[in-house]
Amino acid sequence: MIQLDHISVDFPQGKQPGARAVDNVSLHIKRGEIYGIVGASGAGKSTLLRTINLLQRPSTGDVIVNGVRVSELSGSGLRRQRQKIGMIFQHFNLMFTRTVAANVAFSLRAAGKSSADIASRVPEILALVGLTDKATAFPAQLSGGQKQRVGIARAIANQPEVLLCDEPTSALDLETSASILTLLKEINLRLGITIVLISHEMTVIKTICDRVAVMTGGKVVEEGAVFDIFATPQHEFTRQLVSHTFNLELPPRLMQDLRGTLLKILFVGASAEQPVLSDVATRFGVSVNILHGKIEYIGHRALGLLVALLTHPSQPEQVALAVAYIQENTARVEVLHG
Ligand SMILES: Nc1ncnc2c1ncn2[C@@H]1O[C@H](COP(=O)(O)OP(=O)(O)OP(=O)(O)O)[C@@H](O)[C@H]1O
Repeated sequence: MIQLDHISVDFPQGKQPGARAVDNVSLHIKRGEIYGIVGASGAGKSTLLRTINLLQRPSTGDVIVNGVRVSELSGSGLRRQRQKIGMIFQHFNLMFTRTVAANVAFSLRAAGKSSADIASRVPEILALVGLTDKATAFPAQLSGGQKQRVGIARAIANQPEVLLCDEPTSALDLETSASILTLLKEINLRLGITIVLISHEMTVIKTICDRVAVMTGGKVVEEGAVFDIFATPQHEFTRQLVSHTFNLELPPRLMQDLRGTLLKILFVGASAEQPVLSDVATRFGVSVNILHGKIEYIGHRALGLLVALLTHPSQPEQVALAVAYIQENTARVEVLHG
């Protein structure tokens, strides 16, 4: 659906070459998926996203959306193409002197819709985003979540094929973020719109994306199914992002005077449902003391991380056998101590 081929974006400073914000990125986003781009501030996510509707023209490389080589378009061809690509923003970018209904009507009018079409379509879209009762309100009278709903209504008014989301929940509290992400998922499923979403938070990616690209320093360093990226991150930067999400730091007090073998154990899918730890307690007579842990559900699959201390009162070699057993029966084991 969206093909980015060797995209680079440079921002020359006067006659100097300046900074390269996006460095040779190639991605293929499939029709109907929700694709995330994650990375720290300044990684180049916004710049890359904006090349998809040519708000940012790439310095080199090609952007192809649904067979159309967007990077070669200009003038009316580009305007027509942009109607097929909706976009929402972190700070909503609404017209503050117009009502909610007029904000949505504006997009329809810009696309050449008749007054009759606009009159019937606006209430339909407002109902879809849950804002029927706010049609005559002005943006300043709305909460952040409601403002983003107006942004979404405006972006999907012309039934686009693609919706670009630039940090759509970063200005919202946790609960409101969750409701906006649920709405985006609903729109993706009900209307079949392909969504590309950028965020600096892995939690957002985990909640709605099917696949994700990890960006740092203008480059995509890793890409894949969200579950796989969480379960087996390959790049150091991705590992850090994932570990911040799991947040399994032990308090220093617990790390002092540790006796035994401290393990960080990753359970994936079926292994998360097996009683591996109670097995080792019975088979090897070890005590298993769980110090920290979390099970995340990504889609319908479970991903568990546990920090556990294994000890044996008299036969330390039994601990080594227990560790080997755990290694055989779980996705990944890291010995943190001992
Ligand atoms: N119009 C511009 N002119 C010059 N440099 C720019 C411009 N836009 C972005 N940059 C630079 O390009 C780099 C990437 O910026 P970009 O906004 O794409 O990153 P980001 O990952 O989206 O970060 P953030 O989440 O903070 O927006 C940054 O170093 C930024 O300063």
